[in-house]
Amino acid sequence: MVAATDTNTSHIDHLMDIPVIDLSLKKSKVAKLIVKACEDYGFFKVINHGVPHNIIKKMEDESLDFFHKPLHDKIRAGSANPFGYGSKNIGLRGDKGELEYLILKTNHDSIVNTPQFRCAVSSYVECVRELACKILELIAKGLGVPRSVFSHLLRHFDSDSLLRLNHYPPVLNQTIGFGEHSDPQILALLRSNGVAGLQISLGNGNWLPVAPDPHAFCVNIGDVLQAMTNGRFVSVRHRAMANTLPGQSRLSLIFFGAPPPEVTITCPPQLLKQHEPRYRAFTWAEYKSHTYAHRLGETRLDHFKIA
Ligand SMILES: C=C1C[C@]23C[C@@]1(O)CC[C@H]2[C@@]12CC[C@H](O)[C@@](C)(C(=O)O1)[C@H]2[C@@H]3C(=O)O
Ligand SMILES: O=C(O)CCC(=O)C(=O)O
Ligand SMILES: [Fe+2]
Repeated sequence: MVAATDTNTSHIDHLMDIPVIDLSLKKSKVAKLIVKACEDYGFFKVINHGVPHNIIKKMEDESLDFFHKPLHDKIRAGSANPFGYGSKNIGLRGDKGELEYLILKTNHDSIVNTPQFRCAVSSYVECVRELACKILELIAKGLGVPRSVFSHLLRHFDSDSLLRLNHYPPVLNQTIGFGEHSDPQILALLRSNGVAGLQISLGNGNWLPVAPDPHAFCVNIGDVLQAMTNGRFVSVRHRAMANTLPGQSRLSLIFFGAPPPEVTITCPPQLLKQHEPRYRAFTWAEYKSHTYAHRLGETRLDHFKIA
């Protein structure tokens, strides 16, 4: 397992890339493959995911148009605390990166200013939310828990899911573009253009580069799903290297599936059986305020561990 603190990862050091799962295969087979990938890697790619190419293309084109605007237009989206435009500063605790980004709410009118961009965002969000729910329902099937135990949190009208657009313009020196961290939410679905950058921590100081694949979504487990599976799945630390390809930008679009603020996060009883719970119950609002009070690289879930 690729745990944040797990050093026994030698069995995947030789791995060339994360598992690729074909969602068009038989449901029961896919459910097993996804659960295995979540247990062993915490990261996997999905292909034949059903998100229409034109919706992805429109979203990508509108995102690049946004980032290519003059700064005075981009800052009209507001500064990223937590929704809006940011450049080189990540969060509010002094973290720096070699990127600019836009963080958007998904269940309210987004702050983007043109009708075309707004339309691209809402179609894209609708499709990736549905894909995230489908994956969560396959996970539930593979784990033998009620089908909507995870997905209902994303379908809820008050779900706190986010869409993040990261733009990495070319820089001269090889450096870190977005520092090491785990994602706090339930599940993240990342799609990037053909430029490399994403890397997964193997927990022993080594990093596994994820090959960019514009036809796939890269899926990773967030801290909340680690807590809801009582640590059976691990929210793996990852980072993005800065982009050094001259004349090319790296664009990543990430949907973070999150619960509504007031929902209490606990592990379904079927997953506890004879095991003691490893995390105390918490609301997403509580977890989120703990997250935003800390720096990017901190291991936030440890604070909720039962001693
Ligand atoms: C430094 C920070 C940025 C972040 C909020 C935080 O205080 C710690 C977690 C960071 C993170 C990582 C995953 C997502 O990109 C993100 C939107 C999130 O939910 O948690 C970012 C936050 C951010 O950039 O605002
Ligand atoms: O841009 C990327 O490839 C990864 C960024 C990331 O992990 C994040 O925004 O949480
Ligand atoms: Fe991330």
